[in-house]
Amino acid sequence: MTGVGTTRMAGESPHVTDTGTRVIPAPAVPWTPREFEAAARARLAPEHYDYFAGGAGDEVTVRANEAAFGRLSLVPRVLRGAGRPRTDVTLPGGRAAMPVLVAPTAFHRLADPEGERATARAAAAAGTVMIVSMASTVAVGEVAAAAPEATLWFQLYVQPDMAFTETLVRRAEAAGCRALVVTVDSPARGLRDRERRHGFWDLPEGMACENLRDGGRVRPIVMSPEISWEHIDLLREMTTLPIILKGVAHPADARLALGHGVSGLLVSNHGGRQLDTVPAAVDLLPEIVAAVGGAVPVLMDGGVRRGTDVLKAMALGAGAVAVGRPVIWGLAADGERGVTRVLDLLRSEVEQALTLCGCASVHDLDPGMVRRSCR
Ligand SMILES: Cc1cc2nc3c(=O)[nH]c(=O)nc-3n(C[C@H](O)[C@H](O)[C@H](O)COP(=O)(O)O)c2cc1C
Ligand SMILES: CCCCC(=O)C(=O)O
Repeated sequence: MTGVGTTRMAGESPHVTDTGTRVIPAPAVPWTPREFEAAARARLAPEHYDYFAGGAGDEVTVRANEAAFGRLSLVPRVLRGAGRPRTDVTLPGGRAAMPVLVAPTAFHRLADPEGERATARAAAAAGTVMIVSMASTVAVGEVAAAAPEATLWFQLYVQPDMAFTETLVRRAEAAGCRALVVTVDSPARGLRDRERRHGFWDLPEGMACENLRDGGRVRPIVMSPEISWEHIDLLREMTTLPIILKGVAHPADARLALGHGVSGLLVSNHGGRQLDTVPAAVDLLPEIVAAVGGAVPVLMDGGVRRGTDVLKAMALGAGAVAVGRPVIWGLAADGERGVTRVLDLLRSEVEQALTLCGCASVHDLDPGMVRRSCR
């Protein structure tokens, strides 16, 4: 790892202030996943930045997701001679070279003209999974064609018209997706003040949710309060793909899910974009892990911004984590290269944090290495 201050990028010149403090200017190239947000914001239309960054209600949950990681501390082990750690993980839909997946996020062409194609190529380069949103602005088949090496999973909002839901499932299968990630936290769309203030309802001319094409039209995505466990059962009969439920927050639902043939759960509050004041995702994790009792892998997303966040979630029992906004910021800041850089930063941070924790792999992490601090 390069220490800040030992290497400078072109154009940077440290100077000494009159109090003697050595100041290094903000780098021209972002050095941390968080630094990509400012670079992205500078390039995005304000209504699109607010769509990506924002959340529901007072954004209590948006803030909580990141803040909760700050309240958890890592307690490293020493002298274990663990060597250089492995970062790969085994998941229901195959292996990934790193435990950080690309969470499904909508509308990538608002961030970059190549849209989801660029994201998929970057995920392939990182050897990780991209969960393609049902609301992608490039059809899932075209995403797969643009990045043949990528491992893709398909995120689905079950549509009340089950015949059309089946069409979507077949499209995902035909594209070679290895799992279905069924989002269950959206019986209605979250109330997002930032979107309402901008009047952001529609994609610009020439952009559409390409997976929703049906003959000559593009169907609207229906978020229906009628969706129930029965639909999960129908889906289970419809496909042999592993089904992962995304957005399970209550341990009682985690237990119920085990009776419906799911291969995994993704603990998530949708990045704070659906119901506001849901607890931080990492705070929901331990109870869900306990409820599932190892029957299926439990993944999580929400607020992961550092390699140390990844270790905390995995020590608490997550099989992997996913990142939403950091990928969007990379994409908006610098297209495919930006996403590649965000994923590479996260991978190297995970590797370094594992080394500092005395771990040979993520399997050496355990809940005893995480403490709740009072900050
Ligand atoms: C701009 C944006 C669009 C999203 N679109 C979807 C989506 O289409 N389907 C879905 O299941 N989740 C969607 N999510 C939620 C993400 O999958 C994920 O749960 C969340 O972003 C994780 O939090 P993070 O952004 O703090 O990493 C979206 C999130 C954002 C920020
Ligand atoms: C209709 C697209 C929904 C995308 C989404 O899930 C989000 O913006 O959070």
